[in-house]
Amino acid sequence: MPRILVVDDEPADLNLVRLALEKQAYEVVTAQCDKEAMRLLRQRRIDVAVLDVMLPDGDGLSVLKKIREIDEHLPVIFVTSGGESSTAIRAMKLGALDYLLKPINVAELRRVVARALEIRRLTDVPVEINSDRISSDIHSIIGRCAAMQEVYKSIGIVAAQDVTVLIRGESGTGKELVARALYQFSERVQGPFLAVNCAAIPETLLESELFGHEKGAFTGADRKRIGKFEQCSGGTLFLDEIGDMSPVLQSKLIRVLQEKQFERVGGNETIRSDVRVIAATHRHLEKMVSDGEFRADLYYRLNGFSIHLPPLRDRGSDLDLLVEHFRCHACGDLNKEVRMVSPDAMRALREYDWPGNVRELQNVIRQAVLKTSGPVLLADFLPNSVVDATSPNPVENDPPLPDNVQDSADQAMAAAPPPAGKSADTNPNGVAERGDCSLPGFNFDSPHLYDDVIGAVERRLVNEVLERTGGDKTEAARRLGINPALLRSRAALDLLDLAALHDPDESAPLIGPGMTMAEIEMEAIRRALKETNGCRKAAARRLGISTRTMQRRVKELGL
Ligand SMILES: Nc1ncnc2c1ncn2[C@@H]1O[C@H](COP(=O)(O)OP(=O)(O)OP(=O)(O)O)[C@@H](O)[C@H]1O
Repeated sequence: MPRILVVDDEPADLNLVRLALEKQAYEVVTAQCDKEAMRLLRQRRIDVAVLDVMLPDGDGLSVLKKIREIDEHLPVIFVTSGGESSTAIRAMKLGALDYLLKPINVAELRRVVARALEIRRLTDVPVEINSDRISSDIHSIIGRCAAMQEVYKSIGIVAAQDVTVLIRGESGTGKELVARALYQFSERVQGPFLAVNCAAIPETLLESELFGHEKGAFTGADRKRIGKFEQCSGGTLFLDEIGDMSPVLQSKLIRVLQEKQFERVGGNETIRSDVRVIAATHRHLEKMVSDGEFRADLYYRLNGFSIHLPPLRDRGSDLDLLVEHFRCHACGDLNKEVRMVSPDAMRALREYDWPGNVRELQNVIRQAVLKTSGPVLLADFLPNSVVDATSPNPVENDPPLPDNVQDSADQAMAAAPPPAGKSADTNPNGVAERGDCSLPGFNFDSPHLYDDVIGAVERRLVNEVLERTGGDKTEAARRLGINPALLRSRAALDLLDLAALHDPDESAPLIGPGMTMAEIEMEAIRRALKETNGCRKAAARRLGISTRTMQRRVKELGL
């Protein structure tokens, strides 16, 4: 829970702020003087400080100086009665984030504190680059495909150079993560880092947000305001969604980038500011330039060094790494023990197009982990949008069956009639071209020939029908003409595959070609019981079956 420090010598104001913030589910610690505030800052992690400008033992500026010695990035919001606003403005120039006038408007307080927490997250949570392994840190950039290697190289080249950088890529590809990495690996890391989303603020407000305004500059401008460019001098400003900035503001921006100077809205004083800009957009700037929507000079200035983030659908097997990364983190966050993703679910995740990119994948995995009751995340727990987009033919993409079963299954499937609604590869005479009935690949001397062939085909067939019913097991069982309970054996089979992969003690082959479904089920139950030290309830949970079914099957199978 974010922790906010509120410092005010007026008990009534202190309480008002405390209550307003506690209602937002923040933890609030309070102090009535500078000395007490410093003690709290040294002892506890504080995310944001809300400080009265005038304290009995110090004014805002001296307090801010002391805070900076303890925590150089702590977002500080000053609270002031009208007469002291010049102190507040000077404090902002020295790096305070914002100031509020008394009497405090609770909605504004909450808005400013929420923004301060966002800045805290952007500046203080380190971004790690993990090209080739899953990281325990959720803020890591994961991925090792060639395009991501290029991204890492670019970050390495440009982070420490004091140049403007443009980060491009579809929504949810990690642009903000890269902006944070650029800041954290830059020479300006001691300086402030502020972020403005140009698409989220109406044009007039955006101008004043970026450049500040003088008192009376427009209706409602009841006091002077310092803009982000002034406030961030010596630091880094992240301008997200820069493609959404209006042409008027684009001109003002190009001047700051070129001349490092600007005027506040409604002001004549020219203000100099040394800010490094990192911009990001998902928009097609070249087209916007040719359509006259984006200034060409700004485009060339920004595009001097650009980093392109590929869409998730072009990152190949990075998807698998990201799935693992998000599964581990969702389990940690939600206190769940989902240990693996089933082959079917993995196939659906690989085939989906991911228009919302990494952000969408992160959300899908989190929701699926939340829904999963056993140790395996099954395709059933994925949203329909993902599963429905999966190709209805799993044959080519299925994960390989164990060892010799693979070839045999292919042969057997080729010999089997095509499932309903799907045509086999046929020649113009309508005669199936694939395979014959000789079933090469099977050992015809095996005492278990029947089980070898049927067992190999059965998984493929059940998979295929489950795909066609969108994971609806009852409907799949009806189409297959079997008892729904039998499908659970198939789930057990998947579990067995996966469990054995993670069980170093189990050296026996996962599914021997001669094993019947009952034997496979028995093996899955045996292993689940072993893993849970014989606890039937926990073993049932792992297998995704009810405890009653587990009791019954243990008895029936004589385990
Ligand atoms: N390569 C990656 N490795 C791990 N997590 C990632 C990666 N890329 C993005 N993420 C995560 O995906 C989410 C979205 O990323 P981010 O906000 O940086 O995207 P964005 O491109 O800035 O999106 P938008 O354009 O919508 O603002 C974040 O939670 C981020 O941590």
